[in-house]
Amino acid sequence: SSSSSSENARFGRSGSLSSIPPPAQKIDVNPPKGTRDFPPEEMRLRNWLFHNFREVSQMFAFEEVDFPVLESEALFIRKAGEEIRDQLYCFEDRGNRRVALRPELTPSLARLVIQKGKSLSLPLKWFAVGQCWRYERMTRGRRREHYQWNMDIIGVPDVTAEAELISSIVTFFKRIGITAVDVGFKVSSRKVLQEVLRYYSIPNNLFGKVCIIIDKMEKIPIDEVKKELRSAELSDEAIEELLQVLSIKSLTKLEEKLGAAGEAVADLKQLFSLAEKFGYSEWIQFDASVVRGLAYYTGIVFEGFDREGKLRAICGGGRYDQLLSTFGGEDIPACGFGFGDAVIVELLKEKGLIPEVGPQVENIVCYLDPDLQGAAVSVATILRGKGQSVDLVLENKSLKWVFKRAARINACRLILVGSSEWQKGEVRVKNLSTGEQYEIKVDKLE
Ligand SMILES: OCc1cccc(Br)n1
Repeated sequence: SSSSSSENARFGRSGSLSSIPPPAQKIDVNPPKGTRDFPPEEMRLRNWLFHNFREVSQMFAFEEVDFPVLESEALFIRKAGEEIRDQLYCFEDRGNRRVALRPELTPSLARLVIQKGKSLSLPLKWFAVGQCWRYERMTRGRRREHYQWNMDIIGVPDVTAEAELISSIVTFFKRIGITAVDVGFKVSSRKVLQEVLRYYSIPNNLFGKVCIIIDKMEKIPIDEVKKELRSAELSDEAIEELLQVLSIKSLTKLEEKLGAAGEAVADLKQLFSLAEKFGYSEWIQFDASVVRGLAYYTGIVFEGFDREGKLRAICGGGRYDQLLSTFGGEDIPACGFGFGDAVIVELLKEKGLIPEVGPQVENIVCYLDPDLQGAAVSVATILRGKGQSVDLVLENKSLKWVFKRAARINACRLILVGSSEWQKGEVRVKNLSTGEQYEIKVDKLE
């Protein structure tokens, strides 16, 4: 027949169906919308960042914990109008359970503390680095996942806990070259809000909702904020007074406004005094407008910001003394923060502080003669047994190929297994930074 060659290929000479399938429809090889791959170079930067998270956490004697990425949806259902609730990545699983990809780590931590109950000896100092999710309409093209570093202190009612947390973040910033010139912390307390709302007899159950509305102050027009506050049953007088207090940026003025007797002023004065002792006074400033966007904060709140004002908040946290009881547990005083892995990298890029984190391997081992494949394997295994990293060239490659690979993986030393040396029980070594070459007995390699 005059069928085309490709037709022949498919049906073969005998005309029967051959085993060569048609080319598969190419799948989309990009990761799902809003998510990231971490190829080696990106993974090395992520590992560098997380290593610093962990080093600081351990320096402050915090213990690492983790929880499932998938949680019961109920853990995150709060009725305060939070963005984190509107963007919950939730679904019904095959067992008809309502579940969600965690949007934050704190509720999981609270769940574990309740679960462990009396078996835990307080205070707890726990940290975690975990992937968190949100389902945001891609209209804004923002990410749907990020990794968050959290540190939490459970069981300490005193403001020293918040001061300790801020100190750990300052320590982290210093380690990676960020200074108080680049970044600051706006610090306030939700007790400021509480004292104003109490003065206007606003019921406690509206507190979380009012905080979430106020947190939007920088993001939506002030008239919209007022409208939402009115819908939360605040009188115009209460709204004006609230906005006036929230514009205060000095502790002295706050004290003049609220008096010295209230907890808000006392807590903040103690925090600023402790900041002196920790040595980070230049990093923090009082700003009554900071409320943070999570409903469960009850006291001190803080957020790290870039002083050039180009980026979103770098990190944020605060005290949440009543979170456990929202899950039916006994309340235990607690505070913590979340620190995402994205904004900090944008800041490091801005400041030219992205570290050189190239690949690094101590040895590359190759064989020049196909019969010496086994010899090369044994040399690589001996070196690995001595705790050395070895890139074993797995096929018989030209020296040109080996040198090219050695440069790409930034190998320190080339070990050549050649027949004349091997007969003497030796290998040839080339130091790839100095060029020095020598032959050595295999058992003398170190
Ligand atoms: O910061 C809010 C948030 C939560 C989950 C995932 C991402 Br991306 N962002």
